[in-house]
Amino acid sequence: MLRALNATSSSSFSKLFVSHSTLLCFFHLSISSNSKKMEEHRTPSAVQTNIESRSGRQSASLSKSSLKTKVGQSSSLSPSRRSRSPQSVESQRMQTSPKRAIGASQEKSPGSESEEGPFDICIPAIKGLVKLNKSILVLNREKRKELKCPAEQYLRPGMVLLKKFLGHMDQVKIVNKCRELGIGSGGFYRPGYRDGAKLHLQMMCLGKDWNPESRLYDKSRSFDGAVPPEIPEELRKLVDRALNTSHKFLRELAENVEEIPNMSPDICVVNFYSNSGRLGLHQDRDESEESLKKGLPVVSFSIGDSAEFLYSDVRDVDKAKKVMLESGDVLIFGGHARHIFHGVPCIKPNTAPEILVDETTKLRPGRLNLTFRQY
Ligand SMILES: O=C(O)CCC(=O)C(=O)O
Ligand SMILES: [Fe+2]
Repeated sequence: MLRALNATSSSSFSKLFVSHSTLLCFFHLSISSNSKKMEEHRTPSAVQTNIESRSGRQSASLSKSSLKTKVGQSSSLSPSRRSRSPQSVESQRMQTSPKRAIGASQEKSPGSESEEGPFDICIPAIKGLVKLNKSILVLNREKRKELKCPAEQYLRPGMVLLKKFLGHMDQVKIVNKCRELGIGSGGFYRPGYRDGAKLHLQMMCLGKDWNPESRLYDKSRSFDGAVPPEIPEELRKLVDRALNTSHKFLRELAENVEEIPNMSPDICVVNFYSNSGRLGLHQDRDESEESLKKGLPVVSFSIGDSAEFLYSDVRDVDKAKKVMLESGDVLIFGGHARHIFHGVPCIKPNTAPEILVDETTKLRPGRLNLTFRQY
C-alpha cells in the first residue's frame, strides 16, 4: 500500500512541481547559481525584497520522498543559535549567516494598521456598526467542509501533515488569543534585515525571544526590552494532542516508519502574513544543540488563508516540494526532517474559513502561523 501511495504522491508532486516552478520567478528565496536568471524576472518590489534564510543541514533526496495519506483521524537562558535568519538578496547572495534587523514599521496591506504601533491581526470593530449574522446556509457549508477531511499525510521520514486538525472553534480561540497577545507588550512587530529591508510578515515570540540580529534566544527583546508572553496552556495542549495523533498515525502506518520524538514546547514563533506575505527558504536551527540533535520536532499551526509551503533538502526552490497548508492544518517536522529547508512563497487570498473573517472574529486577510519548538 505504501508503494502505491508513494507512486501517487510522486506523480502529483511532479505536477505541482511544474506549476510551482512557474511561480518561482516571484519567489526570490533563492539562492544559488540561478541568481542571474532570477534577476531577469524580479519584480521591482522583489528587487528590494529580501531573501530569508534560517539555515542548516540536509538529508534525503526529494525524489525519494513519499506521501501517504490515511483518511479518518482526525530563568536564565544562555543564548544560543537559531538560524531562522533571513537575509537580503544584496547581503545574502546566500551567505550563511543572515540576520534580521528589528524595526517597527508595518507592512501595509488593505485594512492594516499604520506604520507605528502594535499590529492587530484582526480588524477592529467599528463602533455603532450593526453586526450581521452569518446565514445558516454558510455556517452549514463550513461545518460540512470541516467534517469532510480530517486526515494525516506522511510527507517524508519525520514529516507529517495533520489536515484540518484544528477545528473551527479552536482556530477562533487561537486567533483571539494571538490578537490579544499581539497587541500587548512583546507583541507583533515587523522584523527586518540588518541592512534595513523588511521581512514580509509580522512576528511575535512566546516563551523566549528569538533575536534575528544575533540568532540567539533570550529572555527579552533587545530592541524594546519586552519579555515575550508565556505560551498559553490551551496552545500547549493542542501541540500535545497533535504530537500524539502523529505518533499514533505513524505507528499504524507501517512497520519501521521513523518515529517523531516527543517535545514540550517552550518557544512559539507567531507569524502573520498579509496576502502579499512570504518567507524564504530557511532552516530552523537556532534551538539548543541537544534539541536539534534529538530531532525534537517543530509543530506548525496554520490559520486563516491557505499558503503554499515549500520544503527541500537543499536551499533551492527548484528542487523543493510543495504542499498546500490550509486553515486548521498542523505540520510536524522532526527527526530526519528537522533540518529541512522550508518556506512560504505565497498566500492564497480569500481561502480562510468564513468563521475567521466574519463579523465576530474579523481576522485580517492573510495567514496566521504558529511554530512551536523546544529549546
Ligand atoms: O509559515 C510557515 O508555515 C513557516 C514559518 C516558519 O518556517 C518559521 O517561522 O520559522
Ligand atoms: Fe521555519
